Amino acid sequence: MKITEIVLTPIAFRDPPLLNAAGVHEPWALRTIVEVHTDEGISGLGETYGDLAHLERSRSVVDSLVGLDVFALNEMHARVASVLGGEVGPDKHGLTGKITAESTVDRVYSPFEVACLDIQGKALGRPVHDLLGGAIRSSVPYSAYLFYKWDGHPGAEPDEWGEAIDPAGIVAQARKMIGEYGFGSIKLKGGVFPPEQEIEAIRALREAFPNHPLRLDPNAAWSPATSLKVAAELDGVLEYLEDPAPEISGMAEVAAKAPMPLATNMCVVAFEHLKPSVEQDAVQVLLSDHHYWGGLQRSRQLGMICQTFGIGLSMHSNSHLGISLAAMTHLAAATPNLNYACDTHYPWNAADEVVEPGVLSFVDGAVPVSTTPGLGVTLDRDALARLAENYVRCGITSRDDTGYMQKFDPSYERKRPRW
Ligand SMILES: O=C([O-])[C@@H](O)[C@@H](O)[C@H](O)[C@@H](O)C(=O)[O-]
Ligand SMILES: [Mg+2]
Repeated sequence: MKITEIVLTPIAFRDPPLLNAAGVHEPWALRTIVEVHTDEGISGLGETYGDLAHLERSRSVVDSLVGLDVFALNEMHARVASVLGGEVGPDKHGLTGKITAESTVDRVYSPFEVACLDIQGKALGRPVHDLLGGAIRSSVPYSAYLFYKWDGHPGAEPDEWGEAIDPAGIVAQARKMIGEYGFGSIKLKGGVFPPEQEIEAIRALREAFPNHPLRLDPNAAWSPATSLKVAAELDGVLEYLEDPAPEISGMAEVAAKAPMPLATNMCVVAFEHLKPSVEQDAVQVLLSDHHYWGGLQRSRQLGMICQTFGIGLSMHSNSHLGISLAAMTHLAAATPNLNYACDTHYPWNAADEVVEPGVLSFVDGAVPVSTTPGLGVTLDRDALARLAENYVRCGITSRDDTGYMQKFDPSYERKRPRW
């Protein structure tokens, strides 16, 4: 079954003013929808980043993939690597850590792999998780991903989530999100306010939700010394502390004395980062993410590597829509050692969905694993056209949380570590 055409559509969807260590989310988040068509009339879907540099890199490999058999995924990876020729996509928004030439290939390759697995599954009459070894769970738990936020974008009406800039606001946000989705774990995005204030927010969450596992992620906003102070304060409260300090060496320094496991989606984001991290025991829980670990099959291999070295496995998320949620759910369903609830930004962006409604749902904080062939999701063509129009109109071509924050606070600087 040969690839005859690949269509890439950049889209923009509404995003609330979520605060993080690099600034604040702009009103529009970007993604690219990937459609792969074949000579047998079966098509597949993928979803990836929408930043212009990534979009252009993705466009640059398309011609080399047309004509390939949809089962020839090793060849597909090799062709992507050959076209990119060692190019490195930098971490422009400052929250993803060090991107390498190898991981640039994995990022570009990922949505094409997902789309081919979607096609393979449809052709075989099997869900994607069957192509990854079969599901070992029938639904995949996700966590409530809380953010400090403004009540709305400056100059616009307040959004449905309201303001959250203190412990009471964070607890109210958790109640709303857990009330709507039923999540059984909570992650707070930190690195926004001085650590003492974020410790207070975690304590308030613990009091309000005594049985929910809690995580805090300041995106490397703290020095190792500050990280160790926070870790001592939150001993017995967090299931893991995510990216407290920058770099593998900083995380290793914290991990040597912290009472809880450390997790990352920043200092180990490429296969070549695994060796130094294991050698220094810098990370005890790795957040996988098929968008940058080279698709679903490579993420399964990453799961095996983690198991081999006794590293726990969780899952990272950026702003995304339903094609990614479907892919994440198939992957998690087929990854036996993924023992933590996965992250998802989905509640923040679900109103602008690009797939047909009724397939993806959250039941008690978990997404039931689809058993229909392929990914199990279908593009909503009207929604795609609307979101593509948003992209053209919104004037944003690359995520820039720092630049957006500086519009309102010109003295704001991106610093890592900040405290
Ligand atoms: O969207 C955000 O603000 C997050 O901070 C995101 O960019 C991170 O990549 C991510 O969620 C994380 O866990 O670090
Ligand atoms: Mg993180």
